[in-house]
Formats: sequence, structure tokens, C-alpha cells
Amino acid sequence: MSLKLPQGMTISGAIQPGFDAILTPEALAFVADLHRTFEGRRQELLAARVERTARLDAGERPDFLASTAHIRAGDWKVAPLPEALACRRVEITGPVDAKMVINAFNSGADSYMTDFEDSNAPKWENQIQGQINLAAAIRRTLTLESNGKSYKLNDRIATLQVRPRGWHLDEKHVLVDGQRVSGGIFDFGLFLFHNAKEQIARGAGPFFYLPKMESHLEARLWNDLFVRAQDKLGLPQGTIKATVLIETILAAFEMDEILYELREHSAGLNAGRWDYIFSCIKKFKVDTDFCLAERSKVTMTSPFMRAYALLLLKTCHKRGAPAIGGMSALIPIKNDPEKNAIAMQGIINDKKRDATDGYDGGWVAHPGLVEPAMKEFLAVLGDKPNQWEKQRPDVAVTSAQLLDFQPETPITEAGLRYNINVGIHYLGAWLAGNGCVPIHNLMEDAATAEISRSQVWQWIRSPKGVLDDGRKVTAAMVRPLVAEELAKIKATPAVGEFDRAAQIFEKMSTDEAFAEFLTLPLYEESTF
Ligand SMILES: CC(=O)SCCNC(=O)CCNC(=O)[C@H](O)C(C)(C)COP(=O)(O)OP(=O)(O)OC[C@H]1O[C@@H](n2cnc3c(N)ncnc32)[C@H](O)[C@@H]1OP(=O)(O)O
Ligand SMILES: O=CC(=O)O
Ligand SMILES: [Mg+2]
Repeated sequence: MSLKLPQGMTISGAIQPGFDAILTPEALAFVADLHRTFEGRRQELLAARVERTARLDAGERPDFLASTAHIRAGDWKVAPLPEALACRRVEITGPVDAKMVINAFNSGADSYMTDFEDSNAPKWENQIQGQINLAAAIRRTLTLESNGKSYKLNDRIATLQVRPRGWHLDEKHVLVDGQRVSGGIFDFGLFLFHNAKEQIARGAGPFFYLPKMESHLEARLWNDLFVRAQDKLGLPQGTIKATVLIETILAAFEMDEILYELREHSAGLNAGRWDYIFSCIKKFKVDTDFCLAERSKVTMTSPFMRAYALLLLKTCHKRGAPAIGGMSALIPIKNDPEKNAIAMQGIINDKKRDATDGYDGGWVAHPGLVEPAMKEFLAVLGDKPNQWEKQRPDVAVTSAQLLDFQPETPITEAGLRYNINVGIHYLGAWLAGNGCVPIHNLMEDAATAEISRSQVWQWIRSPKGVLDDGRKVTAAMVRPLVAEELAKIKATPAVGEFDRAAQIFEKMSTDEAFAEFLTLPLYEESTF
């Protein structure tokens, strides 16, 4: 099947039946316009990340910006939100395949964040089929027959929010004037073009989640993109609403500024804890003083995570914006009631803490978690849809608290093996086109896997990368463990390209250079 493409655009992805309904000449022309208008700025902002990294590597430490002190001190609020975004006690998230989409919409959650990002491997087919699924779901025509089960949408479904890819990712199958299009612009542009008017007519949307930003200038780029997109499509300015994930340590110092940049389009902030931990490791990876304990010991009650969560909450409510909690990686455990009860208690504790702090809602990974999470928010909110009015004058978070990276211990052989095992398993699944998998009874996606692989890299290099029995973590220690953990994974029924994944994992952990994102070399490597 061939497509009619706008001038200057080429598409190398296979055009399967039905893809032409999404890749229409008009929608592609809209994407090309956004690309031509904003690609220069995206590249400048990506270059600014590289410069900032060099300064951090040389010992600079982030702080609240002097140049934007007036914004932090100012008395302003974000624009009022539509009714459809007032109640977000439980938000379920998940990748864009048809079964997940239907199950998430029907899950009983208030909201559903559909994910072209952390939980989705950006295979060309996943991206376009995901757009097809969402367009059909919005029009209430999405159905599926699978494994003898019939899936269709309930009368009452969750409010949709869409997470496009972050600024660092390209869509390699689509070139405009010989340049790759930004993955985020591609996902956002196609979704908005096909669905904005339909969603407005139905009373909810278009709403987005924006990932992995590192500065308020990156938020300004999204805002400018929204303004142009609304103009081009004849949508009233301010129609688009977006929640920003604060999931980098640098963005934590610019929460007010990010809300301010997006104030006509803001739907608040979300505490994206997994990428946040990864970002801390990445940004301070060469600091010989910095070294976090093994993954399982770094939690929302660790000092730097607690400071970040409270600052996010306080900032949002001061600005009249929702504060949404992140996701525990715990998921229901089948066939083991005891372990399952412990996992459920973990979810309960997580949501209870967020709700009691003042958060308006939080994310869950699985439909089986909607009810327990909802119970904790209902216990605090009662009949109210949110607690935006809850201010936290008692909270005063300093730079030092945001940078108080405890705990540093323990690092055990089991923790090292765990990181290697999860890293290989996740990479293997991703290369096979699956961006979210259960591993050792936890949800693993691109963000959680980043922690695993970056810890191994850092422990090899940091003088503090020492096991609790006194052995220094080294490349020579890691290499045989890679082989052993690979063998364990291959002995399970798990599906993935594990041999290749183990090679990539070993190279990424032992190479001198640190790969900025796991998904960048993987995307180039992948056959999709
Ligand atoms: C760091 C971050 O970015 S967090 C946000 C990104 N991560 C996510 O969104 C996590 C999404 N969650 C998932 O992908 C899955 O829950 C997994 C991979 C963790 C576990 O999946 P599974 O092993 O298939 O779970 P399980 O077998 O218990 O699923 C039971 C049912 O629930 C469905 N289900 C599970 N998770 C979800 C979900 N998030 N949304 C919708 N449906 C879901 C399954 O499709 C299955 O449906 P079926 O009974 O009709 O066949
Ligand atoms: O996207 C969420 C995160 O925790 O990372
Ligand atoms: Mg994330």
C-alpha cells in the first residue's frame, strides 16, 4: 500500500492495512509543519542537555535558578481546569495495544494514561496501531476477540490522557527534508489531528502527559507547540491540557517555572519516581561521593525522594494545579496469596502516604490495583474530587534536601545480580517489541530498567561501588554474572531476544561512555 505524502516527507515503515487511516496526507502535513517549526529548537535544547551534563560532570551542582526567582515569588495560578480533569484519584497507565487499552478504559480508574513512552517499545507497528486503537476507542468502536474472550468498552470509561515520547527520541521511520521527526511531535501531532475535535465534542480532552523534561525551556517548547497546533486546527487556545512528569533531578529545581510556562495548558505535575531515581544516578554518575544503595533500598521515603515528593505537592497546590503521585512497581501476584498480600499492603501504604500528604491522585500499573488505591484516596478525600485546596506551609524544601542522596548502602551480590537479571530480561523483551513486562513480580519498563543498568555502570566506576562483603564491583566481576543471569532467564518461559540483550547490557555497563538513554542505542539496534 502506498501513501500520498506531503512534499519533503519520506516514510520507511511498512504500511499495513488500516495505517492509511492515520497516515493521511492532512495529518502528515500537520506533523511536517510542527517539525519544520520546532525541530531547530528541539535540537538546541538537546544540545543544552549535553552542555549541562558536562558542567555537572565537572562538579557543578543544580540549584533553584536566580534568573527565575520572580516566577517562584510571584502570585500566579494555572488556568482553571475542565470538569473532566477535576477528579483523578486513581490513574491507570499502560501501553497502547488493543487489549490493554480496553481493559484500562474499563478498569474503574478515574483516568487512563495511555503510553507511547516508558511502557511501550516504539516499534513502528506499535506506534501506528496504537493511534488506530485510540481513535477507535474515543469513537467507542474498539473491540477485540482474543483467546476466546470478547473485549468491548463499558458505558462508563476512564478519562483519557496520552503520553507521547520524550524530546530525546526520534521517529526513525519518518523523515522531513531528510531529518528524522521527533517521536514526541509524531505521537502528539497524529493523536491531536485525528481526535481533538471528537474528544471536545464528547466533553473530555485532548489531555496529555509530558515526560522526561530537564528544564522549563523544554516546557516552553511544548507550550509553543500547543499554541501552534491549536491555531492550525482551529481549536480555542488553552484547549489542550497537559500534566508534566517531574522525573529528572534538574526539573525538580524548576517546578514552578514549568507550571508557569504551561500555565494556560497545565493540568499539574506528576511524581515520576522511577525516571527520577535514574536521572539522579545519571546526572551525578561521575561524582566520587555519589552512590545509591541497591535499587530495592531506594524508596519514596528515602530523604531525597521524600523532599522531591513534598516539594512537588506544595508547588502544585500553591499554583492551583493537581499533584498526582507516581507508580509503585508492585503488581498482583498470582497463585501466591501470601506474597500477594504483602504486595497489596505495599500499594496501600504508597497510596495512603500520597493521599495523606495532600496528593490528588496516583498511578497504578494494573487493573487489580485500582480498587485498593481508590480506597486510600477515598479515605482521605471522602466526597471531594480532589484536595487542591490543601496547602503545605509546613513544607520548606532546600536544594540540600533534594540532593541528600541516602541510603548509600547496602550493595549486595544479590542486588547486583538482580540489576543484571532485570536489565537483560527487559532489554530482551524490548527488542522483541514489548516495552513492559512483569519480572520477579514487579512491573518493569524503560524507566525501572534504566535504574538497573545505570547502577551497574556506576558501581563499576564509583569508589563506593563496594559489596557488603568488601568486594569492589568491577567489570571483571560483572561479566561472568551476565552469563549466569542470562542462563537463568533463558531457562524460564520468558519471551525475548535475550542473547543480544545480554551482549548490549554487558557493553553498556562496562563501556567507558555512559549511554544517555538505554532506548537510544536499542532503537538504532532494533530491527523494528
Ligand atoms: C515508570 C513508568 O513509566 S510507570 C508507567 C508505565 N508502566 C505501565 O504503564 C505499566 C503497565 N502495566 C503492564 O503493562 C502490566 O500490568 C504488566 C506487564 C506489568 C503485567 O502484565 P500481565 O502479566 O499481563 O498482568 P496480568 O496477567 O496480571 O493481567 C491480567 C489482566 O489485566 C490486564 N492488564 C494488566 N495491566 C494492565 C494495564 N496496565 N492496563 C490495562 N490492562 C492491564 C491484562 O491485559 C490482563 O487482561 P486479560 O485478563 O483480559 O487477559
Ligand atoms: O514515568 C514514570 C516514572 O516513574 O518514570
Ligand atoms: Mg518515566
